[in-house]
Amino acid sequence: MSENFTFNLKATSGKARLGEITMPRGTIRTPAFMPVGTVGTVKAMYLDQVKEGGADIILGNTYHLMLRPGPERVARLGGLHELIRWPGPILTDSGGFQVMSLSGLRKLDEQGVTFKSHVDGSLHHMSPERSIEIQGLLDSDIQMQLDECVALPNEPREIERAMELSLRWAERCRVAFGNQPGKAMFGIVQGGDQPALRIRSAEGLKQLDLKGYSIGGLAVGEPQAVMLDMLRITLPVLPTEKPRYLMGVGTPDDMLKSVAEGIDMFDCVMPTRSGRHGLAFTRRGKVNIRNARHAEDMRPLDEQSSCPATRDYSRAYLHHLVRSNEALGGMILSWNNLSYYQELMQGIRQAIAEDRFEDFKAETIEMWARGDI
Ligand SMILES: N#Cc1ccc(CCNc2nc3cc4nc(N)[nH]c(=O)c4cc3[nH]2)cc1
Repeated sequence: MSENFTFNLKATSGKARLGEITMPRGTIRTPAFMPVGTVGTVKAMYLDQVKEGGADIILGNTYHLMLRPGPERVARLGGLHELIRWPGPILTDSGGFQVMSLSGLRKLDEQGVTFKSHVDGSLHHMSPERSIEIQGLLDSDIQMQLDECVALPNEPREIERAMELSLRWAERCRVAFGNQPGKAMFGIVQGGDQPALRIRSAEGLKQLDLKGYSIGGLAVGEPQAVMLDMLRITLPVLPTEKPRYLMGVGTPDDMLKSVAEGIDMFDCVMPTRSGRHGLAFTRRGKVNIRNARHAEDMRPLDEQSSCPATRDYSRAYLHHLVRSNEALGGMILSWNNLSYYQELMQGIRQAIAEDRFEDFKAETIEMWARGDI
């Protein structure tokens, strides 16, 4: 392992990139999918399964962890890795997005955000400096700047205000982060669906000596075409030798098309949240296990899979579990879905290594279009 954070760009296929991030806690193969472990757990999963399924890194959320169990307590307990028994890298989101989407936001100004906890209604303030301090107390390996993500569609002036504030907060986070050789702080590009604002945000972040760049302000309800357009505008501005992370994305289709534009890292609650609601992702597309057609279908989701969740359980049994709201239903489907996401990422990496990514993308999308048999 490296004592520092290094990114090695190994190959390209069109704009798609194959790489490796090396850190003291492990190596991250890119393009990478990061399972979301919001409050220190990838819901309904043992982290051994998450690791065996192919994940090199998981995501945690500053917002949730600052409310419960609290950053100082996590530090007293030895840090997040020790507490949750995940020895590999952890990336933490900074809290801004979750404050907007989950809490009773009370105030947002130059100093930071003041909000009411969605857990117990208690009042909290988070500045850029406090967000970085919390991520440090969690012993997070890749830390996000505090930013403001606005909903789309929105007034260009509002998008500009939030983008400029996020740039100022990025500078404050960069100062607060200081020099931590084995760790990284990523800036977050904002600018909504406004090309000129996206370019200004990316140019501003490039002045800050960052280890990587997140693309924020997307996957907030805009059409996929708008998201992809913003990637085509933003990614050419960013340095090629540093990783790019598209936040909150996404479906397998979103990820394939974003890798094609040059994205290296993804995170999304989709595979685990959908699994808990009875939706299975497979090589042949999505399967809604709640559908009556599965009630007596003794086939597994995919007999060719190496994942026990996908290969060993009948659709009939999964249908029964999901219809009965049994926890095991969500557990098996979360396991299946995360395994499929990692199998897709492995297929993407292999295709880039062999310079046949465009063909892989077309074949995979066509397979989904044929649908489940
Ligand atoms: N199931 C399901 C499901 C639920 C929600 C989503 C959308 C997630 N989108 C999203 N997460 C984000 C996190 C973010 N974090 C930060 N700090 N900044 C962002 O601009 C940002 C933007 C995001 N966009 C996608 C799938």
